[in-house]
Amino acid sequence: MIVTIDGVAASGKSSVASGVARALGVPYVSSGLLYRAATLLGLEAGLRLENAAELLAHLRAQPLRLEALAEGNRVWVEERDLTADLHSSRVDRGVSVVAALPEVRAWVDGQLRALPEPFVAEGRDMGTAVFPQAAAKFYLTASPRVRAERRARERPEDVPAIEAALVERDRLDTVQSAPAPDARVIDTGNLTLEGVIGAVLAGLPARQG
Ligand SMILES: Nc1ncnc2c1ncn2[C@@H]1O[C@H](COP(=O)(O)OP(=O)(O)O)[C@@H](O)[C@H]1O
Ligand SMILES: Nc1ccn([C@H]2C[C@H](O)[C@@H](COP(=O)(O)OP(=O)(O)O)O2)c(=O)n1
Repeated sequence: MIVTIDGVAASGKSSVASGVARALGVPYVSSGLLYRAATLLGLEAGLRLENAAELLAHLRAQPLRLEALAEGNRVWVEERDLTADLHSSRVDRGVSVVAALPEVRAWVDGQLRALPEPFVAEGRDMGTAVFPQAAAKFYLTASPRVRAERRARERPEDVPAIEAALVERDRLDTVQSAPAPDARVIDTGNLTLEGVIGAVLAGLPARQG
């Protein structure tokens, strides 16, 4: 079984996916971490992020490995764990350029589709482009201010700066971020994290066996 959780930036996708995955006893998969890792490696190598051919050649030369655990995903390049460097404002600023490249999207999608079921997948297009056959689909939203206030607890910048960056990233990510027609949309603005996880679990099809 595949459950998809898509949504706008900082809407709670990874925290909710992790909670749902732990409740179900399955892994969750953060597609955004692969886009972030591709961006970080491109920035570190001094590549122009809009040059798909250069970036893909670089990614093929140093294969990324997504470790999809229910407690939290990690991304490795050989023995180096990139995870702690993936949520910087520098990566935030570059990642939408990388995520707009069709070649990079195909590279990420190929890695995701190779994963063994069951799992909970979170991102922007999990329920539309990547796993249209998913058993249950959810789409998380919240106002830019609420999302910025939450993210301000994890970033050194202030709320207005984070809010402006989130709104800009939503705009750049619009193409791949439409909810699936069969997704349940959850506005997380007035819910706790546990409340959102409970709403997702309540919306799952009854399990057999
Ligand atoms: N419903 C909620 N209520 C309060 N805080 C939340 C809620 N959902 C997520 N958070 C917090 O908001 C922040 C961003 O959530 P995260 O899961 O990283 O979002 P995303 O994966 O969509 O970027 C985290 O600090 C998380 O704990
Ligand atoms: N399936 C996905 C996942 C992420 N992306 C892009 C869009 C986002 O700006 C970046 C980073 O995604 P991520 O989910 O880590 O970002 P947020 O935590 O929501 O801020 O990658 C995408 O285009 N498609």
